[in-house]
Amino acid sequence: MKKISLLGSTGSIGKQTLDVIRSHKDDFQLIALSFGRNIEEGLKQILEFHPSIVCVESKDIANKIVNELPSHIKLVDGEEGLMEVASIAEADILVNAVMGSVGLKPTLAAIECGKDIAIANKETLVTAGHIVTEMATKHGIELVPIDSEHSAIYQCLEGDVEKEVSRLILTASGGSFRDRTREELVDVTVSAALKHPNWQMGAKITIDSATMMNKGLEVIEARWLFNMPYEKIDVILHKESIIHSMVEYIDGSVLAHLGTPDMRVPIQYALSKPKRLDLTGGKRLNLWEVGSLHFQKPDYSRFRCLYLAFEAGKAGGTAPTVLNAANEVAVAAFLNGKIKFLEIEELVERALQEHIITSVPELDEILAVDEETRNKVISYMS
Ligand SMILES: NC(=O)C1=CN([C@@H]2O[C@H](COP(=O)(O)OP(=O)(O)OC[C@H]3O[C@@H](n4cnc5c(N)ncnc54)[C@H](OP(=O)(O)O)[C@@H]3O)[C@@H](O)[C@H]2O)C=CC1
Ligand SMILES: CC(=O)[C@@H](O)[C@H](O)COP(=O)(O)O
Ligand SMILES: [Mn+2]
Repeated sequence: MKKISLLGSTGSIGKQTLDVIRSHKDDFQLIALSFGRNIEEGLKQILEFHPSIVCVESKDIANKIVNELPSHIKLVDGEEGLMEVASIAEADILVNAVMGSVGLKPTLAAIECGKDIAIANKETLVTAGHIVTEMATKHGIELVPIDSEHSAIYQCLEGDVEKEVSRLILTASGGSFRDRTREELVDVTVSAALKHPNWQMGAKITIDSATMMNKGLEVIEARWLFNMPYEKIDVILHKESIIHSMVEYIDGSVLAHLGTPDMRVPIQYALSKPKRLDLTGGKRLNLWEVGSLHFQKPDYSRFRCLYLAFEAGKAGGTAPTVLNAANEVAVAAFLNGKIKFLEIEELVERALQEHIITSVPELDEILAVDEETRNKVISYMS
C-alpha cells in the first residue's frame, strides 16, 4: 500500500489523481491533501478520503471550513501549510499538482524529508530546476514525471541515456489556435483560448498551450528531468496528441509512447511504476479510428513564446525564473480580461529583455527574482 500526499487536489490533475486512488484502493491511500479556494470540492474530497491533514490557500478559507471538518483532521494554511503537507512523515510519495511556482518550496521540503515526488507542477522545475534536481540527487529521491510528454519519454528511456540518446522529441498539439495566423490572434477571446482541441485541463495550462509557452516550459522541464542539453531537445507539431513524445537513439531507432489523451495514464504510472495497473474506463487507442497522424515543424515566429522559452532555457541562471513569473502574471491578466492574447508574449519578452541574469542563483535569489518580476509585469500593465 503506497501512502500519498497530494497538493492541488481540486484541480484537473488533482481530481484525476483521486480517481486513480479511488479505483485502486488496495494499492494507494490518500493521507494528506491541499487545495486553494474551492471549498465545495475540497470538503467533498475530505469527507470521502479522510486525510489526516488538510491545507488551504489562506487563513480566510481555513476559517470558513474549520467547523465542517471531522476533529481528527489537522487544518493548516498558506505556504507553511503546503510545506507541512508535502513533508508529512507517513507519506511514501508526494503528488505535486499545484499550479505555479508556489509549488517550489513544498517540493524542496518533500525532498529534504526523503519523499519521492510525482511531479505535474512544471513551473517548479522551470523556475529552479538546478536546485530541485541537485537536491533530489543529494537526498536520493526520484522525481517521476506526470506531464504526459515527460511520462512518455520516461517510459521510452533505456540504456546509457547520456551516451545513447541522440534526441528527445516533444510533441505539441499547437493548442486552441493552432490553425490561425498571427493576424487572426489579435482579438481572440478568453473562451476561445480555453477550448483545447484534445485535453481538458486547468485554465492556466490551457492558455499556455494556446501560446505554446506550455511546450517551452516543457522543454526546460525535460532539460532538468532527463539532464539533457537543449541541443538534444526538439519540438514537433502533432495535432492529434496521440504520440505523447519520442526518444531517438544514436542508431536511428525512435521509441514513442502512444495512447488516447487521458492524464490518468501518466498519473497512475507515476504512482505504480515499474508495475502497470488496470485503467478503469477511458477510451483505448484504436489507430484505425484515428486514421492518420500529422506532423509539422513549428514556426518559431508564429509561436513567439516557444522561441522565448528556448532562449531563456539556454541563457540559464535566473532567465527561466523570469520567463515563468512573467508568464504566470500575464496569463492571469489575460484570463481576467485585462490584456489581449498577444500581450502575453510581449510582457514576457519585455521582462526578459530588462533582466540582468544571475548565472547560478541560490534559492533566495530565485525567490527574489520571481517576486520582482511579478511586480514589474504588473507595473507594465498599469
Ligand atoms: N491539467 C493537466 O492535464 C496537466 C497539468 N499539468 C501541470 O499540473 C499543474 C496543475 O495543473 P491543473 O491541474 O491543470 O491546474 P488547476 O488550475 O486545474 O488546479 C490547480 C490546483 O492548485 C490549487 N492552487 C492554485 N493556486 C494555489 C495556491 N496559491 N495555493 C494553494 N493551492 C493552489 C488549486 O486550488 P483551487 O482550485 O481549490 O483554488 C487547484 O487545486 C500545473 O503545473 C500544470 O502545468 C501538466 C500536465 C497536464
Ligand atoms: C496533457 C499535457 O501534458 C499537457 O501539457 C498537454 O501536453 C498540452 O498540450 P499542448 O501543449 O501540446 O497543446
Ligand atoms: Mn504536457
